[in-house]
Amino acid sequence: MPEPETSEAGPRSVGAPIELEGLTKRYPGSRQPAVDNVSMDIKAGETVVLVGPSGCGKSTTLKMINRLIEPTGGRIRIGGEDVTDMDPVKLRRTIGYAIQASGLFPHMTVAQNIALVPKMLRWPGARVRDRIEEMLDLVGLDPGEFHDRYPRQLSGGQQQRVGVARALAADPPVLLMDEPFGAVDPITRDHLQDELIRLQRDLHKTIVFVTHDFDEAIKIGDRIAVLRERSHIAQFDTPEAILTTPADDFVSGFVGAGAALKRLNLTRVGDVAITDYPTVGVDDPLDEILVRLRSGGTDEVLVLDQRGRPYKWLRRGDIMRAKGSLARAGVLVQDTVTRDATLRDALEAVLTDNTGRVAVTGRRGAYEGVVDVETLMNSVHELLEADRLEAREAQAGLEEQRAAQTHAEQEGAAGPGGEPQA
Ligand SMILES: Nc1ncnc2c1ncn2[C@@H]1O[C@H](COP(=O)(O)OP(=O)(O)OP(=O)(O)O)[C@@H](O)[C@H]1O
Repeated sequence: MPEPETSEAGPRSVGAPIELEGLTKRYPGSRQPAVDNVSMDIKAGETVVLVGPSGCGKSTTLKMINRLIEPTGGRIRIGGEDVTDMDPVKLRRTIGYAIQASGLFPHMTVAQNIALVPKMLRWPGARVRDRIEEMLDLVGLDPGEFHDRYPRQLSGGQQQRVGVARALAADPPVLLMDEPFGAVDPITRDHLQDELIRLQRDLHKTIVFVTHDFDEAIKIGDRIAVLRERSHIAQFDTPEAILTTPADDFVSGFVGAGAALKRLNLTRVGDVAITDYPTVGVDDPLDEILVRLRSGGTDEVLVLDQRGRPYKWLRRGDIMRAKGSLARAGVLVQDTVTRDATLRDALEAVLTDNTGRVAVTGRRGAYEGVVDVETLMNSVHELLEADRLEAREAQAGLEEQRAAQTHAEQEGAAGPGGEPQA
């Protein structure tokens, strides 16, 4: 298994393949195994999501990979090396692990939590200090602000970010995530998912992610393993394949209704047209803002705060109504999306903000452009049209098959000597 880097300027460790072979867990006193003979090949650098109903064995399967739960049968190989009998404590230092409600130590600061595994691996002090800054920056938290805070002084979403920073701190090739975003509100969850997708594009770790939320699985997974009871694999494929050709009724049931709309989860904001929109700064003089409003070709501008983040939508009439006070004028921006957000997130944000568009942000929430509702609706139409076409083709194929069968039956019925056959 690739070791986490130990040299001062060594290359970043990228993902390692994981092979599960006949992995089984039988809890003491249980008649049935919780996980029964699971075999799975996970490629280096891919994100595999384990999804399935409650109690089907997702967490047990995941925790056997870092041996938080000892398998009762089968083998685990990481990076080609059999780790089934390796010292589990050593093993866990090479595997990142993030869980629901972040799992941070409450009596340690953010920095101490992140430094935990690098210190156990005896990284030099200066390197640990640099790494803390780097990790906080990576997960979008300002090091100056968050370094010395305690977990209780953070919001749920910020705690989750620190949880991910801690899991990645020792640069492990493999990251296991057990419902990491289960305990935060839906908008924060969307943003954390986007962050993970962005991180993974840079880091190429091998990620195994457990969730019972199929929409989350579609959004995050390169491949999804839909599990039924005792972790039996019902289907292990790309999100597209699972949505368009579910293997059986169990998988269709899990995909649920509205498969076409769920495909909105597969298209990213970055894949559609992001356009410029007139902006002003919150500290700009009022007369300049008025000039901008008149010359912008639109009667609305987006006000950015001091850090360049979307703050308010402002119409010309708003300033008049607020008697020239910028502080009172306009409508606060409720929701924004990043380029990694899905079209579904974007549609939700448009509906929340009710302005007909949503602001797109980059690192640390800075404004990058907008996506408008027409662009989103065109994409929805295209997706639905593609689905209809696919359904028509499948129907035509089916009819052709039936016609050929009927024809063959008629030919056969005539029999070789013209006699009807039994
Ligand atoms: N320590 C344990 N002792 C005995 N049985 C257990 C233990 N942990 C889990 N189980 C059982 O093993 C099965 C699988 O549990 P597991 O937590 O892996 O499921 P899961 O798919 O992750 O569920 P959920 O989505 O509800 O978290 C369940 O039937 C559960 O009751």
